[in-house]
Amino acid sequence: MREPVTLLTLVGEAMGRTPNVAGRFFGALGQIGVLVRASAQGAGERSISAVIDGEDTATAVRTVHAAFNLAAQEVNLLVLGKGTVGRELLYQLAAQQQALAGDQDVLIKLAGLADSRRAVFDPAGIPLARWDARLQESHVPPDIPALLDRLRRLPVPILVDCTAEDTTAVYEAALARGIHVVSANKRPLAATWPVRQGLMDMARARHRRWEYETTVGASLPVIDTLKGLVRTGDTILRIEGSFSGTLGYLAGELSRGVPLSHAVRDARARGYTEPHPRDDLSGLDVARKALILARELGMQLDLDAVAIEPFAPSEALGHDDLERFFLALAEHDDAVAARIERMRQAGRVLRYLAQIDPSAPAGAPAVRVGPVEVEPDHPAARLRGTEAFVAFTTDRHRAYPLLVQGAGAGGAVTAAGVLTDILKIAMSLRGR
Ligand SMILES: NC(=O)C1=CN([C@@H]2O[C@H](COP(=O)(O)OP(=O)(O)OC[C@H]3O[C@@H](n4cnc5c(N)ncnc54)[C@H](OP(=O)(O)O)[C@@H]3O)[C@@H](O)[C@H]2O)C=CC1
Ligand SMILES: N[C@@H](CC=O)C(=O)O
Repeated sequence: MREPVTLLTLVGEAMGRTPNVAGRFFGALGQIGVLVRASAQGAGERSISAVIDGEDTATAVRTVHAAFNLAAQEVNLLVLGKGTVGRELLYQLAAQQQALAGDQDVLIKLAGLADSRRAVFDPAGIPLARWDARLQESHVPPDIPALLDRLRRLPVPILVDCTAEDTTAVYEAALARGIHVVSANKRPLAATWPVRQGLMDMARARHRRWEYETTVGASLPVIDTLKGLVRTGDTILRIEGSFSGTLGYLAGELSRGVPLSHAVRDARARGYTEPHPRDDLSGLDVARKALILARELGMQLDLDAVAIEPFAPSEALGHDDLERFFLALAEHDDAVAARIERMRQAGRVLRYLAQIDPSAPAGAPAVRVGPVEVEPDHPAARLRGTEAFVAFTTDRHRAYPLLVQGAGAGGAVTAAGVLTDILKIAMSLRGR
């Protein structure tokens, strides 16, 4: 036994006549990894006691309070990334924290925050009005395993990935520690099938949640809708759509006569593009989204099985350095403008579409993404600005496809989707 220890006692009337009180008590402690060194039940069936390590006292008390709805459900976040999406999430959390605690009984705390260079962690919660200053003051490099070790000791720990990095190893480490995951980042979901499936299996085996609604269509309910169709036994015949807010925006700007390189700079400044816009213009970002949806159907594909035609000429997309990238892109402004004009004269508009066809014949790609000249009566023709749309043609929605449509990119909508995913987890665990 490690000293000092604490005797944690749950006291209640009619305990002996209420089912599963002990299960909830010990289950809540077990979920956050608190070791019960000894336990006893009071003779009058009015109390249950557990001996726990002294260092676990505060967390254990808060967790048991939440499990019996004696306090708001506390949720602790480690947020990776404070760019367009991460920053906006922190603003929305600051604005909503009190209302969520008061109206929904969910107290969301920012336990940790990291960017590519530094990290800050405070188990009592980083004040949301001061996250920027606290991170600026920190000289601690982002040692993710160490941060996860601290996070897992707190009630309802959630890793929130607002980076665009390959974070598969981070997810593995988080899930192994019993931490839930919320992703805006598509890369772990677009990793090879065995890697992605390994993470899914890990989450399932450990009863942890992995939510990733914003990876396709920002806060649009695309993935929840698809999961609902699949789980209720519908057969998906085809998924088609315009999945990229950036490419939708660019198509609109081009048709207004804005040169490609200017429109891309503008889309980046507005927070629509990936950190490097090449990932949008090459079609890679849309291919990842299409792959994420196809895999929800059980299609065991990898990214290299997606047929990708780029939005902009591939030879313009080579530079890592952003200024050189924009200069190279500008060399194609006139040719792209001429193509758009030809389309306009033919009464068509440019859209970047994705198609998923689960029953594609052998040898034909089941998933393809690329630019399409659409007729004015095509559902994509009426999209405006960053609007995205996804059409599900299914056995039950055969005559009229089920449509999801709205803003498909941008910090505010995406952060709201991330916060919704966090709340889904918090609500599903309340009282457990
Ligand atoms: N923008 C949008 O509309 C949408 C974006 N997404 C996805 O959200 C994710 C974030 O996008 P966005 O906010 O636009 O990107 P940004 O480039 O604006 O932000 C990325 C952030 O990640 C941080 N970062 C990089 N490496 C690490 C690391 N190893 N550990 C911790 N933090 C790290 C960066 O740190 P530093 O500040 O030090 O550079 C930066 O703060 C992407 O995966 C994107 O695909 C999803 C839906 C919509
Ligand atoms: N760059 C992406 C952002 C959302 O995933 C897009 O424009 O759709």
